Parts: sequence; structure tokens; C-alpha cells
Amino acid sequence: MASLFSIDTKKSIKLDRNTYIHKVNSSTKLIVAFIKLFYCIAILISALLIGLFILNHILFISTDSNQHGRRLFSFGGGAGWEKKVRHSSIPKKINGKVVLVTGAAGFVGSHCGLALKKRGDGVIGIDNFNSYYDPSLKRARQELMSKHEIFIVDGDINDIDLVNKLFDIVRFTHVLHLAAQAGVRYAMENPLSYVHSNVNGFVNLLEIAKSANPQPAIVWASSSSVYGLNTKVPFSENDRTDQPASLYAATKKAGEEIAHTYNHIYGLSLTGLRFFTVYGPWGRPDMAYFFFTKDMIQGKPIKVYVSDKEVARDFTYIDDVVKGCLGAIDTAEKSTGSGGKKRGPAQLRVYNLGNTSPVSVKKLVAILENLLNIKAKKNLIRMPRNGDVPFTHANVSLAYRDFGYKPTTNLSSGLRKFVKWYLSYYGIQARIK
Ligand SMILES: O=C(O)[C@H]1O[C@H](OP(=O)(O)OP(=O)(O)OC[C@H]2O[C@@H](n3ccc(=O)[nH]c3=O)[C@H](O)[C@@H]2O)[C@H](O)[C@@H](O)[C@@H]1O
Repeated sequence: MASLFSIDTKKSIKLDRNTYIHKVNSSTKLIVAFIKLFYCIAILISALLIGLFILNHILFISTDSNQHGRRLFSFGGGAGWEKKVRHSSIPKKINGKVVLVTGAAGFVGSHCGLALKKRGDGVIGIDNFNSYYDPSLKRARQELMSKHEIFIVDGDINDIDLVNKLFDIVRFTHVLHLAAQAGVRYAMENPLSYVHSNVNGFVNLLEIAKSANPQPAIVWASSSSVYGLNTKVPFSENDRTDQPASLYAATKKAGEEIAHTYNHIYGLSLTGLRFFTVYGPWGRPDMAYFFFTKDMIQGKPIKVYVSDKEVARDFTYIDDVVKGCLGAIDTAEKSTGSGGKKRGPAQLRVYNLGNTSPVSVKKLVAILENLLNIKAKKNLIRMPRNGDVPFTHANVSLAYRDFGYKPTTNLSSGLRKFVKWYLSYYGIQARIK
């Protein structure tokens, strides 16, 4: 008789085995789940790290800041970026020049960049888009240039890594160096920005250019302001330039001396162009003709400086200046050095690029009044001692002799083109006379 308490050993063993298998299965599943989770997290972290690494190299990493509180960037690289640089610098004609334009989103830089590209040269720009005046105007110029396949690198000429990288990628035949802290009066507000761009920046560029192989020829923007307080007119290149009236003028004069040094030691071909109050479409909002137009349209008063002698400028239209810049580039001889060593004497030149016919500021206002059909609210005030000089007048016979420079636009027709552009750019409904 089977005991009530008898045990079915077979069943029991089976039961135990099932329980055991079940337990083993659960813990295996748990381990597998853990391993899966571990792998997922590891993959996620790796993806994140790789992403950060790539971003770090594609984007620029900020390291410094300039005088306008804007970040400067140390170059990070990136294949897409290098492709753009290469593409933009390829000339479209045989024996076309390969030009690095500094300050390419600036007034003169954008006009020159477009003119070079139009005739088939390769152009790469660099600009730090600082906020000295409305950067949106600089961005609009950049957009225009990008439509003409000109790439502007967003960076500072003080960024050694970035400029070196550009010279690594491209064999520049020329540098058109227009990046600068411009404006005469602002030098009293922010003196160091002038030293930063016009002295440090220029030296940085020359240091890199002198070590480049081949060394490029350099054409760069000096200024009529180097004539300072001279009273002998018209100003000729061999007149004295040792009495600057502003720190701006002093840094431009320093640039001319620095150019001499790099020419002398390293055989760099250097041409300085003394611009005389350049104006025109896409101009600089910090200049009198530009903000007079703006203020007159808005019905605001303008300050017109007066002095014992009539305050006047040799206002020079942008298209004439562009012709001068291209002429200087075309007649620039090759630098003679290589690997940072001079191999022979190199070209060193300075030219006036003016209009040869000064016009008083009062007359400038009268022309604007006529074009805009607005009576200006003029406040005649004695010219403050803020760096301004009373009078400029260029003798351009040297530039005419060497590259046929001959200005052809007078102030009235030049301002007409400017006002037309101004009204259309700012979407102002008005008719010019
Ligand atoms: O060619 C040059 O060397 C220089 O030309 C201009 O400097 P500037 O000639 O002083 O030009 P504006 O600032 O536009 O002044 C033009 C005239 O308007 C006068 N002005 C300026 C401002 C103002 O409120 N009222 C006024 O009567 C100035 O005294 C000057 O005679 C540029 O701003 C400089 O960057 C450039 O280097």
C-alpha cells in the first residue's frame, strides 16, 4: 500500500530540474540584458565622444578676444572648409593671379575681391567681421561675394594658425592686405584696436608671408592721413610724413616703416597705397558722407566741421581706387626671398591714390541736399582736435606713370551712385534728383 506520504521521486527530480533550469535561464537572461545595456551605453558614449571630436575639428575653438569683444578663433580644420578655400583660390584664366584679400568683407576689400574674380583671378578672403560698424553690412557684402564664388574665411589676421593654414593650402602669388582698424576719430576711443590690427596684424601677416614658399608680393592699404599736418599741397609721396595728427595715422605710418624692414631683411615685394577718403556704394557707415546721408534722411542735425582754412577732402570714388589697387597688383614684381631668406633686392613702393581735386565738406553737404532733396540741419562747429586734418589733396603722377592710374569720377556723380545704392539697400522709397 502506498503511503500517504510517499514521494514520487521521479516527479520531484523533474520538478527540481525545471526549477533549476528556470533559475539558470533567468540569471542568464539577466546577464545578457546587462551585457546588452553595457554595450549600448559604451556605443552611446563612444558616439558622443567621436561627435565631439569631429565638431571640435570642424568648428573653430575660441582662444582669445579682440578689441571689440569678439572672439578670435584658432583654426580647427575640416575637409569641407579646405575644399572651399581651394575652390575659391583657383584662377579662371591662364596665368591668373592667386590673391589673398584681407579685410575682404570691408568696403574696399569687397570691391577689389569682386573685380579680381571678375577678370579671372583666384580670390580667397579673410575678415574678422568685427563690430566697429554694423557687421550685417559686412555679411551682406560677403553674401554678394559668395554669389561670385568668393569664399571669405571668418577669422583674424592675428590668428597665426589660421593664416599659416591658408598659406599651407594655397600658393598665393599676391596678398592684397586691406584688413585694418580704420577711422580717424575712433582712435581716441579705442587706441589699442589700431595697434592690434594695423601693427600686430600686419606684422603677423608679414611674418607668415616672408616664410612662405614662394613668398607672395604684397599690396597694402596705407592712408592719406600719413601726411598729417603738412601744409604743402598737393601731397606727394616724398613729402614728409613724420607729423601724424591721429593714432590711426601713426599706425599707418608705422606700417610703412615695417614694410621697409620686411623688404630689406626678407626680400618681400611691398607696395603701400595711400588712399584718400574713399567713398561709394557699399561704403563705410562711420564716414561722414555715409552718416550725413542717413541723418539727413532721418531729419537729424549734422555736425559740419569748420576751421580757419576751409575743411576739404580729396574724396576718391571706389571704382577709381579699385583700378589703382589692380594696377598696383599687376605691376608688383615678385618677392625675391625664399624660406625666410632674402635672395636679392625686392621692390618697395608707395603711391597716392586720390582724386586730385579736393572738395569742401560744405560742398559735400550741398551735393547731398540736392540729390536727396532735403535741407540739412547743419551745426557748424569748430573742428575738434580729434585726429582730423583740415585738408587733403593728392598728387597721383607717380601712380599714373607706373600703372596708368587716372581717376575719372567727380564727387557729384560718385555721390549720386552712392545715394542710389543707399536708398535701395535700406529699402527707402525716395527719388533722387
Ligand atoms: O583717406 C584717408 O586717409 C582716411 O579717410 C577717411 O578719413 P576722413 O578723410 O577723415 O573721412 P571722414 O571721417 O568721412 O571725414 C570727411 C570730412 O568730414 C569732416 N567731418 C567728419 C565728421 C563730422 O561729424 N563732421 C565733419 O565735418 C571731417 O573733418 C573730414 O573733413 C577714413 O575714415 C580713413 O579710414 C582713411 O584712412
